[in-house]
Amino acid sequence: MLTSTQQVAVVALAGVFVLHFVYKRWKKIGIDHVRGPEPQSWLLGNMAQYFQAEAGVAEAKWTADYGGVIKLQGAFGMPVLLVADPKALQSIYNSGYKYEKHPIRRQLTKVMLGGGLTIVEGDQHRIQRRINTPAFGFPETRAHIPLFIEYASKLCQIWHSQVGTNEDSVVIDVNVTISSATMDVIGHAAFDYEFNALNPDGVSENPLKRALALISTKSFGAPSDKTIIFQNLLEYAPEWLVAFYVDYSKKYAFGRATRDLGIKTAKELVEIKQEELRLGKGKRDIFSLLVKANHAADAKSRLSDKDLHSQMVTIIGAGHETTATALSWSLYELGRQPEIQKRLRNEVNAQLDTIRANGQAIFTSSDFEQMEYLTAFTKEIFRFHPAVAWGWRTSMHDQVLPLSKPLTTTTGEVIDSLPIPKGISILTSIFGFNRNKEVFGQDADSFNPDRFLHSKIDNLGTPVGVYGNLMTFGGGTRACIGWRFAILEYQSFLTEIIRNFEFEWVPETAKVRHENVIVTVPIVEGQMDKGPRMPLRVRPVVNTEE
Ligand code: HEM
Repeated sequence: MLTSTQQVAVVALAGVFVLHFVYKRWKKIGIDHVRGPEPQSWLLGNMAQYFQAEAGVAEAKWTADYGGVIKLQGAFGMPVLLVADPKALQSIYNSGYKYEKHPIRRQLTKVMLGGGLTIVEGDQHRIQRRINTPAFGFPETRAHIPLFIEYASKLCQIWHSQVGTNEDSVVIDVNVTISSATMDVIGHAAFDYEFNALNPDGVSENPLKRALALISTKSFGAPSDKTIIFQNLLEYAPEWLVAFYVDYSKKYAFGRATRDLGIKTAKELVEIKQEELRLGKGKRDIFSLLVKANHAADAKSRLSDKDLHSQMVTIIGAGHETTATALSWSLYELGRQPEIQKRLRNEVNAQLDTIRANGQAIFTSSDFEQMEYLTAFTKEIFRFHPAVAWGWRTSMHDQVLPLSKPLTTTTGEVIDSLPIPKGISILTSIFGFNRNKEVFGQDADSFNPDRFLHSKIDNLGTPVGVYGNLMTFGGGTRACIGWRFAILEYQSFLTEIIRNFEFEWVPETAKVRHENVIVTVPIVEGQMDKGPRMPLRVRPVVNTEE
């Protein structure tokens, strides 16, 4: 039985659906001549094939069959464009606000984060971005390296104690400890505050950490056919109705509770920080820098307290699970390919010997840059295992998409640009771009860091992203503001971990999937309820000199 809220939503949606259908017919706009896979049914279109599969699997087949721009069908025959073509992506991401985040994606993200930079559009985004930017520059981010290394070292101590003193190995869910450590890092880097998420047992007792660990799988994991149909129906609805749905639907109750806990935590931390700043104790943490930039902005551009709270929840939410996921996939790859593991460890140990001989205690950003194999491995991990697999945009005007490679239409015509109508739904395929054979080579479907050693991939083709010519951090006006933070934190953790431990697959490791939730997290097949996990055999490296 539908609740009264659902009944109101269904009646309103049905009305909007009819009006929308009539309007489309009248305007006669569409992308019917673009080729794409057969829909599973009129009700589901191709959406279950896309969202219920492991991330990247559907588009790997579709891009091979149809090229970089593919017509999919949403529920009820609605056209959806899947875009992996470099020039088309560049045009979408670099065109300011001509393509906005899709209203459904915006509202779903809001369930997790409340508001903040990832949600806003146009002038509001421009203002928020300007105020956030000084906290994420290179010098500011580089200054966090000692903090990253401190927490990487705490994480290693926990694993050492789990393994014991007998140089034995144990099977550890490495993801759970790593994501607690990156949560603690973000507490310090953002607020100079200790979340105490890292726990000697590996499992965090911090309530916000526990909730955040499950939010993606509980709220967005493996959508049922019913959820897909209902969400697609919302495509026909005005955004206020979408907001109403995510604000009241039982499906997102856990997400809303987590967001509320995040906002409560952010409010408390913001109050503490503001008091410290009044007393002149401001530091170099992200919040202090943000408040400084906010004060310097003219009165009408300043962020309200509410905006500041949402922004800090955004930074906590966007800034820790993503990096933890990249680290977990790294240990997965190292466990799968022992020769890569050895090569990376040798380079890290050699660099450590060099810096110690020079009287330096810990790595700096230029030490990371000097390690060629570490740099190549980092790029390959971010290429092959992007923590976000797709974006969702909508065109705000009729547009023309330029194409890197001509496209053959259903009528046999070959086109090198594609006119698209206002209001079309676009899935931007980060996964599809990162596996593009023309950019990354014919072996783009395999994991091979060497590709970044021997060629100039970073400068090849149409540049889209901000790092290594990858789409992993998005691009253009809305590229990830924390990408430098993510890379330096990632390399600080990886170098500390690899010189302390060896990794090996266990049978469960082979069952880990890229789960297609709002971020792409590692899930052991059939164990969605346990949240992101990465089981690996962990053994201390023998003869690590201290
Ligand atoms: C592996 C690490 C990370 C990955 C793969 C990643 C990926 C992304 C992507 C793809 C976007 C663009 C989304 C879109 O265009 O729809 C984005 C935006 C964003 N990211 Fe990250 N991110 C990572 C780490 C971080 C960190 C460490 C922070 C902060 C400390 C952060 C904060 C943000 C924010 C605030 C935005 C919104 C930017 C805007 O709309 O202007 N991210 N991220």
